[in-house]
Amino acid sequence: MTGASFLQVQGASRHFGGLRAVDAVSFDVAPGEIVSIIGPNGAGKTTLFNLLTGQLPPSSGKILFRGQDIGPLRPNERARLGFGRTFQISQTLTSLSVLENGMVGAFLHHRSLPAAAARAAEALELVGLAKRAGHRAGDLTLGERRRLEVARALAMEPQIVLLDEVMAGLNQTEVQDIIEMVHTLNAGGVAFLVIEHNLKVVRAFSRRVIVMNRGKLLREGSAEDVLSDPEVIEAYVGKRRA
Ligand SMILES: Nc1ncnc2c1ncn2[C@@H]1O[C@H](COP(=O)(O)OP(=O)(O)OP(=O)(O)O)[C@@H](O)[C@H]1O
Repeated sequence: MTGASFLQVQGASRHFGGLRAVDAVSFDVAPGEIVSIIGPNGAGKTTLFNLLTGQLPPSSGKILFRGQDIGPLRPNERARLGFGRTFQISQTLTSLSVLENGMVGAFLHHRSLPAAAARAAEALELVGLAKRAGHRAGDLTLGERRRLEVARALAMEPQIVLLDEVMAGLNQTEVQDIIEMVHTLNAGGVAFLVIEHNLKVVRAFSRRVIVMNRGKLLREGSAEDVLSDPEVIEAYVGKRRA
């Protein structure tokens, strides 16, 4: 399989009334790649994720996964194909145990309780939360909760995981831990598409960066080139300072 035939976004657009939240965005992701998406608030990053995972239908454009047009597929069908994601606003089920939260993901492919529990336990092990399996999810620290969200996505046995600002509010040690965790998972073959505001994290994460601004793809290239581009600095850093 060529890189281009893993995930292909072709002219994807989503309009809300007159607002072009995502405006004719095209890019490819190769198998096993980590690609970061940056851009100022309101650039359209989360809306793009919603188009990829099927939470929102596109106004126009196509998304192909392994050559298949996934436009007609609902979110659970896309998850079955291999899309996992975390959300900007935590989706942790706080009254359930850590293991049970993982099982919510595992039920996608496993019907029986023991099989789902076993898959969830594996996912918790991968994110370093195995020791917390029996705890109430509501008792986890913010950093642990973020790991749990990744574990729930992993329990769905994804080929690509979409991380939406997974570092927000974490301290430096927790950020470092999650960077290491993502690299370990990536070495195991999982691709990542990452919305991230922290440019140090972007540099640590990925060779390739996509910059969005006002719904459009402003730049795409190596982290080194993109993050030193004056137009990107103006659009991204300038606005965030403002
Ligand atoms: N359901 C919706 N209805 C109307 N407008 C929406 C909806 N969802 C998003 N928008 C608008 O679309 C634009 C893009 O929003 P989006 O959340 O995708 O940006 P973002 O780049 O993820 O921003 P942030 O970094 O703040 O999360 C914004 O102007 C937002 O207000």
